[in-house]
Amino acid sequence: MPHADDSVLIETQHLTRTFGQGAQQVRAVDDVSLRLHRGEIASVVGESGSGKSTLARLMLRLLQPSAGRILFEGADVTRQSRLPELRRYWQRVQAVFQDPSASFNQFLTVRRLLERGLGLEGSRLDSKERDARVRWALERVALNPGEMLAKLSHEMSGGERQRVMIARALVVRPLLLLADEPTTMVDASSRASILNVLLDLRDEFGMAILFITHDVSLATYVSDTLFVMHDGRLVESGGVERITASPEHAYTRQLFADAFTMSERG
Ligand SMILES: Nc1ncnc2c1ncn2[C@@H]1O[C@H](COP(=O)(O)OP(=O)(O)OP(=O)(O)O)[C@@H](O)[C@H]1O
Repeated sequence: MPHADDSVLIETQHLTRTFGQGAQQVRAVDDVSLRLHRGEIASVVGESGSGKSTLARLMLRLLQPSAGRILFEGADVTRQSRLPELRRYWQRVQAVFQDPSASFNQFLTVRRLLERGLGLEGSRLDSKERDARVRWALERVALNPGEMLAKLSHEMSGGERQRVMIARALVVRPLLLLADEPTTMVDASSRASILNVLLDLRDEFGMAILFITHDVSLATYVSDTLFVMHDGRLVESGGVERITASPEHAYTRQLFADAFTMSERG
């Protein structure tokens, strides 16, 4: 079964984003139409510069498209630009990025950081409910709240910071998590456990996850669905089994062949 639920959560229609003018113009994302369903785990794969991060930033509404639309739960969110609307969107769509230290406020304890992450919702919860939600999120990423709540950024390891940033994204119980290379900064065993934590969350509350990665083996291991990008275009999409068994596009075949050769070399 390609996804847990048939309803479409987010859809992009002919999404396009250019940078620059004239001969210098780059079509970072070029006419990309894709669908992600509730509880579905998908990966956008492609080499460096293929437009993956730009697509993620568009879907996160951090960047305005040059053309095309984004529908979330059937509603057009493309032109939403007022902060209250965007905040409501970010209650449902959260992200974790590559480098956790870049998004870490060094003066905030883990408790304050996660309480801030609660945003709008936090103001509706009393302090006991806020505390319970913060502890819940830390436990989800296998951190001990008792040990972590009072810590500052410099008192944690890289792997702990990464997990705290994931907890911060989870604290609002998003419907969609965009994860841009979330495990590049951590060692192999932390990496496997972070991935397993994320996969459990789909089972637990039906969160959909979109991984953004150039790591084809990671993408095939965790995903139901693959979106293959090349030069800003979505060249192939479909179920992992189908794509790994019979990739249709020459670029996809090349991507898999390269990944396979690299893993054989070890
Ligand atoms: N703000 C910007 N201004 C100008 N060009 C940009 C900007 N952001 C991205 N680009 C260009 O758009 C193209 C796609 O970049 P993008 O970062 O989306 O690729 P990517 O697949 O995420 O790469 P990586 O895996 O290296 O992060 C590249 O040619 C890049 O140089």
